[in-house]
Formats: sequence, C-alpha cells, structure tokens
Amino acid sequence: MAVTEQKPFLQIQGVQKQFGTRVILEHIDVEVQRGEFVAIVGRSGCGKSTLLRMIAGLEQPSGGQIELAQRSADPVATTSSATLRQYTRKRSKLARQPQTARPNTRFLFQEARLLPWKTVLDNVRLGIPDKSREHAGEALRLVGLADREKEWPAILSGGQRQRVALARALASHPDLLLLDEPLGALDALTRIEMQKLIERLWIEQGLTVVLVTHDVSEAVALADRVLLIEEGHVALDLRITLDRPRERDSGFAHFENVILHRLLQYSES
Ligand SMILES: Nc1ncnc2c1ncn2[C@@H]1O[C@H](COP(=O)(O)OP(=O)(O)OP(=O)(O)O)[C@@H](O)[C@H]1O
Repeated sequence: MAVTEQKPFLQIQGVQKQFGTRVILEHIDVEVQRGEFVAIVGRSGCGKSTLLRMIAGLEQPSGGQIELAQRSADPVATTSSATLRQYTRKRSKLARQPQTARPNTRFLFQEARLLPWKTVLDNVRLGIPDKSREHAGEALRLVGLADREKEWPAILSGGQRQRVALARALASHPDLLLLDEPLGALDALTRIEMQKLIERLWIEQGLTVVLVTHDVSEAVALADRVLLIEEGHVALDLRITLDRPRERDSGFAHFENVILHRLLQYSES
C-alpha cells in the first residue's frame, strides 16, 4: 500500500507567543502547501519575524504547534518496508536532535551575514554539509555570480552579497526557504532584480517560500498568498490570482490596495 502525504507541507496550529507577560501572537492558524510562495506583512512589531523564527525552529511557541513535512527526497511515499524502516530510524534520529533550525529549512536575513575572511565560494560552501566545491559553484551560477568565486565579500555590492547569501541558502537544496526582509536594505532597482531572481529560483528549484516583508508591492509581486498579521491574528489571507511574470498593471494595483486598505484600517482604529 502506498503511503501518501496527507498533511500540508507546513502546518501552524493555534500558535501563541509571548515574551514575559507580553502576548505578541495570540492565535495563528496557517497551512502552507508544498511549492507555495507565501508572504507575511503587517505593521512593525506585529510579530512577523517571530513567526518566521518559530517556523525555522529558532524560537519555540508558547502554545500551539508548528509541523513541517520531511524532505521531499525522503522516502515517505514508498511501498518498501525496508526503506520505511530506514525512514523511521532517520526520523527518530532527527527527533532526538536539539531543536535548532530544522534540517530542511534555510533562513535568509536582511544582512547577508557572510564571513569576511572567507572567499565567496567558501562562504557558499558553509551552507553545504559536505562542503562540496562543485555544489557551491553550481549555486553561484544559479545566482549569476560564477565569475566572483575567488573574491572577498568586502568588494561586493549589497545586492551581490545577498546573492551570495541566497546561493549559500540554496546550495543544500532546501525544501523550505524562509526570507526575513532579505531585500530591505537594497536600492529600488536592485530590489526588483532580486525579486525576479527569487521568483525564478522558486520556480526552477521547486521551493516552498515564506517571505516576511514591509513592502506590500513586493508581497504582491512574488506571493501566491499574502497573510496580514494584526493584533496577534491572521487578519487577511489573500490569494494573489495574477499571472506570472507579474506586470504592475491595474490588477496588481487592486491587490496592493486591498492589503494597504486593511493595514490602514487597523492603524487608524
Ligand atoms: N527575544 C525577544 N524578547 C523579548 N521581546 C521580543 C523578542 N523578540 C521579539 N520581541 C518583541 O516581539 C515583538 C514582535 O517582534 P518581531 O521582530 O517579530 O516583529 P516584526 O513584525 O517582525 O517587526 P518589524 O517589521 O519591525 O521587523 C516586538 O515588540 C519585539 O520587541
């Protein structure tokens, strides 16, 4: 009998988070399907990064639970009982590991966080368990920096550093990519170029992406769904039904307005 995947790729159920007595997130219920691109928006301090950190396993919820499916490469859907036993052993081994970042996720921050004393290639190698030069080189090709392998991070532009960070994140072929305002510090043109790169890689690599952004336009440009967090809840879960690649036309503006209107509604209330 074939074992089929029933659950969503990422399931956030009744998650609550407080720091001391301050409740930041009251009750978050979200399901993300494998391959979806979800953006999270909301006013500053509403808990977007905290939610992302909890998805990564870098922070523990105060209540509720977050479940993540195993790697797509894992033999979940198989009829072989030997492979299933192997899989079960692997799962229990994983379950015994300390709860740091989950094994099949990669996190990208607003700062590239490269090691200045390592070359571009060696920074990317850090993202790969076996430190393979070949895989690191492939990842750099994906982000258009194959010719910068031997250079030091200090001589790269901000956008190029973020490309290296993206290559480092992709080098281990993650299933889930968590992006916390990764383009926030870039100029408008570089930002749009990086958005296109992220969209292309998301499609080519079959990734599932959760992006936290302040930029409503960026959320509409990239996401299948935009979640707006307000007062500790998901106040809006909007499916962006525009074709890709997205043009900044009246349809685009319509979705931007729906989200902005909702954001402003809260800030005025
Ligand atoms: N480790 C922590 N200890 C105490 N309070 C924290 C901690 N981490 C976050 N907070 C608080 O939780 C709230 C939400 O923070 P978070 O960074 O998740 O918000 P955000 O929506 O991502 O904000 P921004 O858009 O400004 O980045 C803030 O009030 C913040 O000060």
